[in-house]
Amino acid sequence: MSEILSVRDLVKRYDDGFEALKGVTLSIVQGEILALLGPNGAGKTTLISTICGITEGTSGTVTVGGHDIVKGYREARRMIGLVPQEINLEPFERVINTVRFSRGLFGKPKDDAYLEKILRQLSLWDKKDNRIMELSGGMKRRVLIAKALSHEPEVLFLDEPTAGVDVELRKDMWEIVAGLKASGTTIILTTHYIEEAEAIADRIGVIAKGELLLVEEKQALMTRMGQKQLQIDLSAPLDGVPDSLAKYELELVRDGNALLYTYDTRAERTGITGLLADIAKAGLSMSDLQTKQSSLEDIFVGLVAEDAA
Ligand SMILES: Nc1ncnc2c1ncn2[C@@H]1O[C@H](COP(=O)(O)OP(=O)(O)OP(=O)(O)O)[C@@H](O)[C@H]1O
Repeated sequence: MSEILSVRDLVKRYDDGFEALKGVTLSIVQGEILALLGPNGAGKTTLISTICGITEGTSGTVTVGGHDIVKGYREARRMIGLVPQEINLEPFERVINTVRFSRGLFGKPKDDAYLEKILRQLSLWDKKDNRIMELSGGMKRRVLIAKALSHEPEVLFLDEPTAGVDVELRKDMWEIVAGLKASGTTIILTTHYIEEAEAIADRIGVIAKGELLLVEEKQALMTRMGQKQLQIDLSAPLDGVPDSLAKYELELVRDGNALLYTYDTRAERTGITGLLADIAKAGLSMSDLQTKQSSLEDIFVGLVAEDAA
């Protein structure tokens, strides 16, 4: 798969001196869906706005389809569709004119057959002659997507596409995104909803305080979720893990009062039986045992908390 978007060491410092992006590097391949997860103020919108040329980066480079977003702005921007967080539509305009106008802004020749295709894909075709003000909130969000797709972009950015929408509409949006991916569009979306990233993304990026903490295949994260931890509470605290238990890669927690063992639930052997036998052999006495499974949410919260420390 070829790279379609490249972000290198991107720094964004606002006029008041605040550094919203602290050297972000990211590579996106054609046809993938990347979800950017992050708490409020993490820098997600700043990243998208800088890539789309709405705000200017302070340093670093961004290329879209090989075009530098500064030196080759028009070519790069033409390849991008942006669905903003806020609904910014003309209330008296009709749906079809809204998307026609948007296409025209990019200097694309009139192509009503293409516009019909996207309006049908977004279940908006029967509303094409309605005024924006006559549409529901969910339909307006779809018009924003239609607008962003009107000039046939190859990369679509969705900034919190489902913020504040109900569960049903959220699922609809997920289907729309899956449909766009199937038609070959590369999609980058920001979200606060971990289940959203889990449902639709190929890769997940976690951003906090202007830094990209991780970008990983969702499947790999799922594998991490497959990990469980066994906490072995001890009757007496230890200063260190005994050498005889080194192979289990245990972590000493609770001020030396417990050992933490991480294992893969899908592995043929978890190693628990051997571990418990070896703990007894080492002369340690256990007071309790508990297991816990790490979820994507745990991983996310843990990463963000680590970064804040
Ligand atoms: N024009 C601006 N001038 C100064 N600081 C700004 C400006 N725009 C954004 N910021 C700051 O940059 C940081 C990142 O903001 P950004 O909107 O990119 O975050 P976000 O991850 O999209 O957050 P949210 O999830 O709340 O939308 C915030 O601390 C914000 O206050």
